[in-house]
Amino acid sequence: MIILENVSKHYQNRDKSRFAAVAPTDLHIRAGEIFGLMGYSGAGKSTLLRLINLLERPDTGKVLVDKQDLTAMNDAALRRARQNIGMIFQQFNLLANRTVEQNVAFPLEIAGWTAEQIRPRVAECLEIVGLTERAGHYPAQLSGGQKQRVGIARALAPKPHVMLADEPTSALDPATTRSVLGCLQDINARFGVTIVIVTHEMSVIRRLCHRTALLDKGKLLEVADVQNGEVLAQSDIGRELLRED
Ligand SMILES: Nc1ncnc2c1ncn2[C@@H]1O[C@H](COP(=O)(O)OP(=O)(O)OP(=O)(O)O)[C@@H](O)[C@H]1O
Repeated sequence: MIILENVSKHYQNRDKSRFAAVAPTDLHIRAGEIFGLMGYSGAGKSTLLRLINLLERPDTGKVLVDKQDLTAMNDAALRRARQNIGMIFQQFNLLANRTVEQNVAFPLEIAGWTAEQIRPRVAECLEIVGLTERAGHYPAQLSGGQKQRVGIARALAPKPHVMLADEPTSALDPATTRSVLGCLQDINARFGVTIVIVTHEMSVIRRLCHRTALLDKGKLLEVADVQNGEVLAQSDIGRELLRED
């Protein structure tokens, strides 16, 4: 479903020297799996995630999603392809002056859906995340967990095959985290959406992910098949994370 071939991304240090936020990386994420990107702060997790939908353009390499080479597309084609890739953010990124249902409708308006198409799809997505009763509320009237559910409903609305989640539960307490992870799990199981999730918490990997990669200093150190009982133990950082867990 997602193939990264030799992708890398460099930024400048203050002294203008360049460093690799993501060193040349190959990664293959299968259709229907929940895949974790794990590592300490600054490891390059968010950058790697944002390379998947080309929010960051790679300096080298190719990004294929659903057999389409995003790196070869012009802007218009890329905008269309991105409708197949939902994104969920740590700080929710909701529009404050729009109600819950208007937030969920937003990507559909951008994609050119008609009002008749939008209404039932928004209702369906709010039902999936359990927020039907809050449709007319504004983000400021919601708890953190409810805000993230709106973020999930918004990402799901255009019926994407892939959802990218950047630390979606880092701003939430443990009980709310469990319920938001349950919501993502439900969406994966019911609709087969491939989910890539960035986290620095081993508990999120354990609860949610089928497989996970471990990154450090821009390098992919190892991949573990969590679903089949594998743990991150091939690298020093992996063993350190396990000890801390
Ligand atoms: N736009 C940017 N310009 C310059 N440097 C950046 C930019 N984005 C990220 N970086 C740097 O690239 C490195 C990797 O950052 P990234 O956010 O991908 O890591 P991360 O593993 O997601 O960490 P965190 O959990 O702290 O978000 C860091 O050193 C960061 O400071």
